[in-house]
Amino acid sequence: MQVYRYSAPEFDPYGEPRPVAESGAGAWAAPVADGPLVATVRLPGSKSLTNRELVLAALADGPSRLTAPLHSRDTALMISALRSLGAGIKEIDGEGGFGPDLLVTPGELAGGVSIDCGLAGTVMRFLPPLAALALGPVAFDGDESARRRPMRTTVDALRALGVDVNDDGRGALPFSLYGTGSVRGGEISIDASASSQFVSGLLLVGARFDEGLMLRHTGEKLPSMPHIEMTITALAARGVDVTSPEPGVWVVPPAPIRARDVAIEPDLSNAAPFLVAALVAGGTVRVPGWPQTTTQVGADLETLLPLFGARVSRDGDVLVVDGGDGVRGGAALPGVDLDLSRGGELAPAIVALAALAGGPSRITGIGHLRGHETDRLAALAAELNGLGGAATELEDGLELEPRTLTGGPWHSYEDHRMATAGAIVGLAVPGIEIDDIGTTAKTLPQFPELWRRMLHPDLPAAGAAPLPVP
Ligand SMILES: O=C(O)C1=C[C@@H](OP(=O)(O)O)[C@@H](O)[C@H](O)C1
Ligand SMILES: C=C(OP(=O)(O)O)C(=O)O
Repeated sequence: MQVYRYSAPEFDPYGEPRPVAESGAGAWAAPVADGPLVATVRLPGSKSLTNRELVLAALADGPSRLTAPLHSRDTALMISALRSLGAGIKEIDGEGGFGPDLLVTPGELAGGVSIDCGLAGTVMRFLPPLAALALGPVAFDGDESARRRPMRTTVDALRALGVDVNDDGRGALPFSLYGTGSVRGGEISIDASASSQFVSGLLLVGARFDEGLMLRHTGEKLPSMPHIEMTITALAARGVDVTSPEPGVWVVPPAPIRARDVAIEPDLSNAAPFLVAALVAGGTVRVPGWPQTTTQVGADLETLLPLFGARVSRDGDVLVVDGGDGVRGGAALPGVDLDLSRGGELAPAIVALAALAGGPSRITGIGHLRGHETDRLAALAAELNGLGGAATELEDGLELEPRTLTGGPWHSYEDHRMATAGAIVGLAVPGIEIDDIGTTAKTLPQFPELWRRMLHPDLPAAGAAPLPVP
């Protein structure tokens, strides 16, 4: 077991956005929509729900079955990390065509392991507090781009909880901690303005601290509130009642986390590019399995897409988005003025759509996207402007002026949602070449095939996408 000691280069927490590869050989030619869509797109499970339930199941008081979980790079990384820490995770028969169910059997947590976080925010922010409950050292690292994602809040929180953390002071991966098998817990303050995942990671594990946890957020803003609600709801379903005596303060009582079988909802944020496609290509896109009620922020698409002129309805458990003529059919979509702080992960798809609208748009509340898989504000502006667009970065968002875009390379920056944003633009703009469509495997390995089938429902399926290997 190697405990990291290193000297780090000069650190810029967000760094320059870095395209992965030059377009050309190996690039994916984004298909253009050649008519209005009549598509039904069934989507695999939610990343956020799957990775929360994996963590909670590994900490629970008995085995839990996860039905219809997501199988993607982010969940594969979570599974191998939890296994290495001592949880038993078995694949068992599943229905639905997106891979097996998972049977999670908690085990004694033991250190002496290195955890690969890949580029998964949920792995790098949820597992360090859990690893502090293990006995022995646990090292964390990830992709090169992961080393640019903000982690200082996790490191500081662990130290405030009395955990011994060894890092190089950059507030980023890699770092290691030394678990003593228990954490006393109690009251701590953190600044979670860079990511809600700092809050979720501590809440998920707090019930297993000896004294529970009282967590206070001290920063001025807190993005992605629905994801924190998702954490609290998942805990409540397992018998842990988190209270919030005032905004930005949460109290987690020390309590057993109950074993529970849980069905994972489809990923509603991954529905975004497909639903947006109805407004670009025109026609109708239907997503079955849309939950009646949910904590997923993707549910906001029901109110966001009508701002661009879509008609959204429900047909039983199917969400139906009718995009009318769409951009390809000559519709001039209205621009929007939106605060997307609740749902930053929807922003790349919404920005791609706004870039095709007939009026100017302003999308704000998303400064924290600079610490996502890449600096998404810089990356979106660079890629759109490279095609002749007029996108201007704001401190916490983007401004877009309507322009006619022309085809060309689109870089994905190792970011699944940058890749899918490029596919959206490519529906209306011939000649978009995406350098690394494979990066969609982070949360949706089936993306290229589902996109193709959305456009050509009559063509035979190309075969199941292979399950990801981290
Ligand atoms: O807890 C979660 O599952 C997530 C929280 C959000 O993170 P941020 O608050 O960092 O945006 C979201 O963007 C991310 O995709 C998933
Ligand atoms: C920000 C995202 O991912 P992560 O969970 O890695 O933070 C995302 O999926 O948009």
